[in-house]
Amino acid sequence: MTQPVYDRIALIGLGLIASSMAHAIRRGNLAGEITGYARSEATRETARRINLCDRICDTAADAVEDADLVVLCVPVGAMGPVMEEIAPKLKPGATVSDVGSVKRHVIEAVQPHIPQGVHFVPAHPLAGTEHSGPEAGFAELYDNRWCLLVPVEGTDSDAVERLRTLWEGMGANVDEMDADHHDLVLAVTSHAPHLIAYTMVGVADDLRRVTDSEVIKYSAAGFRDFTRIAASDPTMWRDVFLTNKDATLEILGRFTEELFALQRAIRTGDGEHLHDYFTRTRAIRRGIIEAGQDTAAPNFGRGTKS
Ligand SMILES: NC(=O)c1ccc[n+]([C@@H]2O[C@H](COP(=O)([O-])OP(=O)(O)OC[C@H]3O[C@@H](n4cnc5c(N)ncnc54)[C@H](O)[C@@H]3O)[C@@H](O)[C@H]2O)c1
Ligand SMILES: O=C(O)C(=O)C[C@]1(C(=O)O)C=C[C@@H](O)C=C1
Repeated sequence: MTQPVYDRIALIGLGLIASSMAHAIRRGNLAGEITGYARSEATRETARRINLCDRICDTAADAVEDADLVVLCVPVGAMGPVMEEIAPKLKPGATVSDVGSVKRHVIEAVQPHIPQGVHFVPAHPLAGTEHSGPEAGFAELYDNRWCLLVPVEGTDSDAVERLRTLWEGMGANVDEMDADHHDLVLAVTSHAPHLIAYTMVGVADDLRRVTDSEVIKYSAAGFRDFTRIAASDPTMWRDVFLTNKDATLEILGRFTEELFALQRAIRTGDGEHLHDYFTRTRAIRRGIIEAGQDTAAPNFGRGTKS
């Protein structure tokens, strides 16, 4: 049996990401003990019922006491206040990490509350589903997916390496990235696509009133994929857009320009433009598959809806 990476890990916020971590940590025997805390009594009760952690605490302070690693698994907008609340209870030498989808904002909100002698290593697992809550998690979520570590300058390298070992133990491939670069890359690969999916499903919903239920009844695969993405947690995504404003607006600006160009090509019958464009985008998809990076979650439909 391998040695645990940390004696005690505290998970704060018990949704999809934390519950998947709890399952993966247990699968790999990566912690001596897992404690958990969720804001709502109902979530804590569910977590106890399904035996998600070794101990579910009624306060965040109790959960983090004596923890060697504390992982903030709450929506990005709640990271700062939660960190402020737990700061006085942290053990000297402990590491605080998070799983937020936006990194610059989390660093700015959390770092000022990190006590002297406590390490802070922000992280972001690039894996998820449209489901939320403590019952949505599963041990395989991080298998062969990326987890990006975003340490600020001067962070203790042992603390970073230990967190890397944990994520690798949970099945992830780990890389390091600067926070601003992370936020721009994720605006392209995750944040803008989610906004586009939300918009497309919203448009279809407006249309549904015109065409009765045909949009749902005859929805093709492409639209169904959009509806899966657009079923993602509203609080999480509100916070993502409010906290990664500049990068998302930059990418949406470029998106709008391209959309206008395609719109003009359709209006003017410029088939060559359309064909060239679609040929270029098809090559991107093929490149991803050839590079062996088509790690689309094999887990759609798992867990409970939020
Ligand atoms: N879902 C994904 O696809 C995904 C992927 C990677 C990273 N993330 C990030 O992980 C974090 C958690 O996401 P999730 O999908 O597990 O969400 P979730 O909705 O399943 O769980 C969120 C948890 O945070 C708690 N919470 C909400 N607001 C809070 C507040 N103000 N104070 C304290 N607790 C609060 C909720 O009760 C719940 O226990 C978010 O920061 C998100 O950006 C999500
Ligand atoms: O597969 C999904 O449901 C996701 O949207 C997961 C996804 C993504 O965009 O890839 C969503 C947000 C994250 O911060 C990381 C992963």
